Amino acid sequence: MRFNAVALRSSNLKTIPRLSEDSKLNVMKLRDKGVLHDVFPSTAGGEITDLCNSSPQCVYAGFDPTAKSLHVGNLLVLMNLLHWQRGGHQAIALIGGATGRIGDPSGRNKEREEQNANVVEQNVISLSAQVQRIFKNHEKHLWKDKDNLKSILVVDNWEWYKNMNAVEFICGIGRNFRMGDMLSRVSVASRLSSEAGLSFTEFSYQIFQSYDWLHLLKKHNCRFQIGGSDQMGNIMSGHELITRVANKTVFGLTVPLITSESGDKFGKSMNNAVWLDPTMTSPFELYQFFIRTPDSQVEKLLNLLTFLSAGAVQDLLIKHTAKPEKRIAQEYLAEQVTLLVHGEEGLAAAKRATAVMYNKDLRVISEMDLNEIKSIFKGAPIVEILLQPGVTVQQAALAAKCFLNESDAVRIISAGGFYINNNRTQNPDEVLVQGLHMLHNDVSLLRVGKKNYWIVKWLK
Ligand SMILES: Nc1ncnc2c1ncn2[C@@H]1O[C@H](COP(=O)(O)OP(=O)(O)OP(=O)(O)O)[C@@H](O)[C@H]1O
Ligand SMILES: N[C@@H](Cc1ccc(O)cc1)C(=O)O
Repeated sequence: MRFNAVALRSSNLKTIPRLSEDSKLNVMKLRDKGVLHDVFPSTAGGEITDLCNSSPQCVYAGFDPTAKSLHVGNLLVLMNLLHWQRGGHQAIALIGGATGRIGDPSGRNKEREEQNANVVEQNVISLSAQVQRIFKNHEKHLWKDKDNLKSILVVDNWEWYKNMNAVEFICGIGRNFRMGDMLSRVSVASRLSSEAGLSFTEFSYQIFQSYDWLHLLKKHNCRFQIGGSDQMGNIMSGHELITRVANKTVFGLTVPLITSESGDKFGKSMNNAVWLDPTMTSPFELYQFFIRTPDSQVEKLLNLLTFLSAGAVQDLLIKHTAKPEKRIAQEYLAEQVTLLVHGEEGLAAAKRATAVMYNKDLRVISEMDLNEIKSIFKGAPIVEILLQPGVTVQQAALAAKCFLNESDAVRIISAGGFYINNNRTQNPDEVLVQGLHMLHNDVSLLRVGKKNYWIVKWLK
């Protein structure tokens, strides 16, 4: 899988004025890195700068628990919250225990399936823990400054809807929304003109996201909301509600959407997510995903998903371009993202797995337990074989069912298509040796051709 980030539109750049280096939140740095896509209201750049320079601000971003994990697309929004946190501001991650059940129509061409309340509840728990873990990893491994960071606040909007009276909500909040404005949102208009249409439930979504902002404004003086660029319609609705009822100016910021090569938004709806949960996308797979970034994309992703300044990205690219085959830039990107998402242990596991897959490093495999080997070679059959003295290469391969019959085994092994622990083994009658063919953990990794693996656990 590969992905592209939609480029920062130059027209938006003008609206965000440059900040002095000593500003609390150096928006200039974010702008130079292409991390900001849009600002609402579009002329508010100066005011945002002044507010950020004058005192710590509060910012929030929401994530709907429609899966048990966040994904790489969401990471861009989390990175933005982290930038604010680094600037001394209070960041809030809102997990939409209520909105996740309603379903945001933004960026969707059909109605979402109704979510089971228990599943949503479980997802809220796992997303909250995931966000906390990422912020912890950041503070532990990527924040070298002596200043303390304000802890991330994780809230669930089910908290303020669970006891809400429907009539009071419609009378008190619904009244402030004009049908014309609601119908004009891209997420609504595009669905209304489609065959799939739009239910009242999804149509009402923008009211809930707007009320969330109002709630957080009242409770935490939260004047900023950030989200992917598909969230601009919902953010504008919230802005309108607050302008009507709260006599406070608030601001929306969006980040570019990360898209696949075919231009689809990377996320749950498109079934192309790269997950942040290690049981869904292992640290090794996440690491490899970024190692495979094409050269044409790597600058953009270094800017979006690492904390390197725009200048430092350029320096790294100069080194990279001198020896592109070494993939220095991709390696840095993969390391930083894996460290942020999975911590030091996850990064170490990803590097160990990379060594197993791509080097003949027997030491690495022999230090792994069976579970780690299984997670690297997902889908490879695991075969338990009773160890007989004098067992040969051919006997082991047949016992593991690497070949259909003896003649296939002899032919393919002799032709050089069979490997034990990543070493080509061409003599079918060679007797297996402990420590070489059978590793210290009593495991052997058998391979036929380039990609077909069998994991053998020897029983003694
Ligand atoms: N590919 C992406 N690039 C940048 N931001 C993204 C991407 N995918 C999601 N986001 C942002 O992450 C935030 C949370 O999104 P959400 O939890 O609804 O995930 P999602 O993948 O967009 O879900 P779905 O595909 O079900 O709509 C939103 O601000 C959204 O715009
Ligand atoms: N609507 C956002 C998630 C969200 C939920 C509630 C909010 O208050 C804000 C944002 C999305 O689907 O991506």
